[in-house]
Amino acid sequence: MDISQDFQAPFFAMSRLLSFPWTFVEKDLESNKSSELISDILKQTCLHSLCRKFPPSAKYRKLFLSQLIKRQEAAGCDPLDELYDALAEVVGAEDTSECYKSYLLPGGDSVSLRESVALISDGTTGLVTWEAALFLTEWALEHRQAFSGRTVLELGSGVGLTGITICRTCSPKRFVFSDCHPRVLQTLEDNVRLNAVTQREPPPVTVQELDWSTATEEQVARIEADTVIAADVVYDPEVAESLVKLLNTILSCSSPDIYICSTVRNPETYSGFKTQLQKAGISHRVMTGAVSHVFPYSRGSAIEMIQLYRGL
Ligand SMILES: C[S@@+](CC[C@H](N)C(=O)[O-])C[C@H]1O[C@@H](n2cnc3c(N)ncnc32)[C@H](O)[C@@H]1O
Repeated sequence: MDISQDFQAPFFAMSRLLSFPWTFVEKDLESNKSSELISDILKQTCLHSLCRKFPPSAKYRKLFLSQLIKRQEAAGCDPLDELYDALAEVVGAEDTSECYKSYLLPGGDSVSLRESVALISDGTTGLVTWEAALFLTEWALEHRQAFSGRTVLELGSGVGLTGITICRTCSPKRFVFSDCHPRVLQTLEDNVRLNAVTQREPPPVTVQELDWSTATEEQVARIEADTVIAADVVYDPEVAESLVKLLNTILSCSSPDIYICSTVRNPETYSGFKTQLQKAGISHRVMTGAVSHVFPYSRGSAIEMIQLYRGL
């Protein structure tokens, strides 16, 4: 088993350092008394070409390298020049408010996104990728037929992981990313452009402002969506009201398949959303069935995906 590979996906997604398989490293160093594994891990992370192109934040790389040094020193292995050289490179680097996170897809492709280092910045939650988006992306990778040949509208796209991955892997006819926050829309546009370069036959893509509280029927009808998706958009009872109104309008214009993926942080807020759906005459069914784990994230939180439809 190549343990160094297990460090690559969490490193590029900037997962919590505690979640890395450090015990394996400690055991390997202890028994082999060689820094070979550390060198391999470095090659898969800080010294990898993806890190040169789309680096995780300097602060994160500094902490990551410190963890490697700590293990190496504790095991009494020979110092590894490349480890200290890599640290020297990031030690002087300024802490920034933005960084790159890369999400490795099955088959070796990856999606790299410019994200904020803070969960909330500029008054929005839209500048980072949330777990519901990771889950919805994993679901899409296993249900490509839900998107293939279809016009897909995504509500509250945030930085764009789900949509970009669907465009890369599911052959939609057209993809419409949307959000309401100016900085989120700018970052989204930049991320779409950043990732389009490597696509062989990209579908037509648009990034548009679609505010749930002001969206008009004409605006929605013009998109002619066959499939509508949204991740982590049910977190504020006030916002949920306008979201349900928009979903109602979407269902009145056409009958697209609608999938909403949510992290249930507050059961009251979530059940309030479902009650509002019911009042608007919108039914839902909970999508059951596990999806293959592609991305490294904590599976501890309750994530639920529902499909919406009109009537009983
Ligand atoms: C928690 S983030 C989720 C982002 C992304 N879908 C994800 O899961 O990573 C919620 C997103 O909904 C967007 N949003 C909130 N209120 C909105 C509204 N009234 N109209 C359109 N988008 C909205 C935010 O700008 C933000 O991008």
